[in-house]
Amino acid sequence: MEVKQFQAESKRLLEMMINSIYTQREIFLRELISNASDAIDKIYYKALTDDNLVFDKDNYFVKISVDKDNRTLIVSDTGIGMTPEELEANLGVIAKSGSLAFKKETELKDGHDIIGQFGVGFYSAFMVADTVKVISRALGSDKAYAWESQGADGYTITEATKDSVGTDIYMKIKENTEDDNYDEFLEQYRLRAIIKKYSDFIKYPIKMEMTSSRPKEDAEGEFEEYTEEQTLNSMVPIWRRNRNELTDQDYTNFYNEKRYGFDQPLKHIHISADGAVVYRSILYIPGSIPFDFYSKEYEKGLELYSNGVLIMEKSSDLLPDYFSFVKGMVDSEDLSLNISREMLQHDRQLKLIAKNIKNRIKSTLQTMLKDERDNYLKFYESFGRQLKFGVYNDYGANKEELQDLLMFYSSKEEKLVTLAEYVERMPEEQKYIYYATGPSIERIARLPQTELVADKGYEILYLTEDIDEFAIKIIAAYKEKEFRSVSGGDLGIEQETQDEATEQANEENKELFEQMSSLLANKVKSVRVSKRLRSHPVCLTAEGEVTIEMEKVLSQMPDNQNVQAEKVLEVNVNHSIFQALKKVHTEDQEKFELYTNLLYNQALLIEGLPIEDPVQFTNDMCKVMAE
Ligand SMILES: Nc1ncnc2c1ncn2[C@@H]1O[C@H](COP(=O)(O)OP(=O)(O)OP(=O)(O)O)[C@@H](O)[C@H]1O
Repeated sequence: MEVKQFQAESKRLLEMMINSIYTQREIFLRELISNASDAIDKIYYKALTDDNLVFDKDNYFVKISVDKDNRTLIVSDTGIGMTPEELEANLGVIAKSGSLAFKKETELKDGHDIIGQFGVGFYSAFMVADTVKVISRALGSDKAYAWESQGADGYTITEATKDSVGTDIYMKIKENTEDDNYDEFLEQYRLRAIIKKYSDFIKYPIKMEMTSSRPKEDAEGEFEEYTEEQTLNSMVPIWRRNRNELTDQDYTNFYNEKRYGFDQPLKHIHISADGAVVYRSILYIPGSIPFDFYSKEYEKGLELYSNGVLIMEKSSDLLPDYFSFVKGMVDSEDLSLNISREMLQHDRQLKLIAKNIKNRIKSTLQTMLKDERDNYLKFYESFGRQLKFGVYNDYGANKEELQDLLMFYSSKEEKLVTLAEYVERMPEEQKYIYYATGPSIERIARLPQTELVADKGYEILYLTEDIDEFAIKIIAAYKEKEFRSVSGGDLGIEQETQDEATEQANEENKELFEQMSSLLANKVKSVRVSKRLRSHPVCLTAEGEVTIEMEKVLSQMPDNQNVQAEKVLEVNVNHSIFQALKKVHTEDQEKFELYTNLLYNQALLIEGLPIEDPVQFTNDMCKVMAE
């Protein structure tokens, strides 16, 4: 018998195939099942134009069989089969796709489902098998032929026997090696899992004999093994079904089955797009935070299917980082796959799909915010932080996109409000959107710095998360209203008389403040009269870009660069303590120093900043108490 050689290029290609195209061996089964499905499709398409052919769906299926003793895995189909010429042309020439040719010949227009296009998938069988034997009988022929090969050395084609039309592929599974376990491809449960993973939505049944055990009927406590043929795939994917046929429960079941999450999703979005790019997608907003969501380990992405066949488990290009919490899948016929189907050529279609998806997620969130506030609040509690990161990242490139989805706690409403709601309520004369930062709502509410703005009756946004102020700073202004920290410089609400009084007090006490400043040199940039304090004696504010809250956040970062806010100690000259300070300033220098340090440390404490020398601080307190 003549052993035919693969064409020279094919030989090298085959080696490449076996060793480097695919990263995961298990996909060989996906490729063979896709070929089987294509072969059945071809009969179906032929039947459309050939009156002598009747396509009865019940007669068409794929069957997986295992012969463990002979280490053989068999993939059979009742498809169109191959003539010896086709065996030669399709399996003897790598990168020749009979399926692609079929599509062209029959001039199938959009909507066809044939998967094969590159003419390489079949050879992935050599990743797991030493020998591959294909026995095929073509439609309309009563003869069968066998194509057999052990890889790069070539192949033979001989006559064979086969009772019915179709193709059986026998794979002699490789022996295990120290590093590689091939036995798994002879285990029924492992095979079932691979089929479920990649080929669940192949539209013809994929059958396999499954062995299970059950209690014996006549002998209590004893079990017996039994075998039955099962169909392993779900066939019709939920995303191809009509939205109005599906219940919330159907969507939740799919979410749980696909292991997108084990919780109850908060919202689902079902898209059937037939515009510039045709795709279907089901997206979910999870009901709770995945345990690793805010960690480096979390991988965003959507499952990507091409014609119902899984191509990628996590296609990260389909989701922007700020919507990384979204789970789900996309199926499209329009993707330009690369040869391994593991990657896509980064093409226009994918970008278009990603853009559409992003817009749909955004509009869904906006609608939720408008019509289902409680649901939105639940979402925001879990993933609001991610949106804020989204605003901040990439130098604010996405702030316009996201700012209307943000919420912050309002001092007046005592609940989360949007920026639009805040601005809507602003009295006409209010210049800025005010905010205050701190570790908790309660702590912020008691901050001395909020006094003036609160007295004025203005609403203050309380920022409690480390990312908040960074996000606000990058937004800078909302509907032309700038943001202003209550601890920042100009609050825009000083009245003229007050300004004059402050100037005067600064002037009168110039020497006192200068002395305080030099006592606190390296700690604060200056000491001055406060315009914002009402009942508290002192507070710290910051000048320049870095606020005190930002200094705190940055100091927690792993690459702490010791960024410092330019702090100002503000003193309330209307507070009784200031009179005491004035008195010691003229009478007792030692006490003046003591009071200055105490006041500075108090201001630090209120801000939640650490005191440099707590022992000294308590000693100073004792000194004052013991008087
Ligand atoms: N089970 C089968 N029944 C009938 N023809 C088959 C079968 N398996 C493979 N073929 C033929 O062999 C050709 C080559 O198959 P192969 O899997 O290498 O490539 P493909 O399916 O065309 O493309 P891709 O690399 O995209 O999967 C197919 O195009 C098809 O014509």
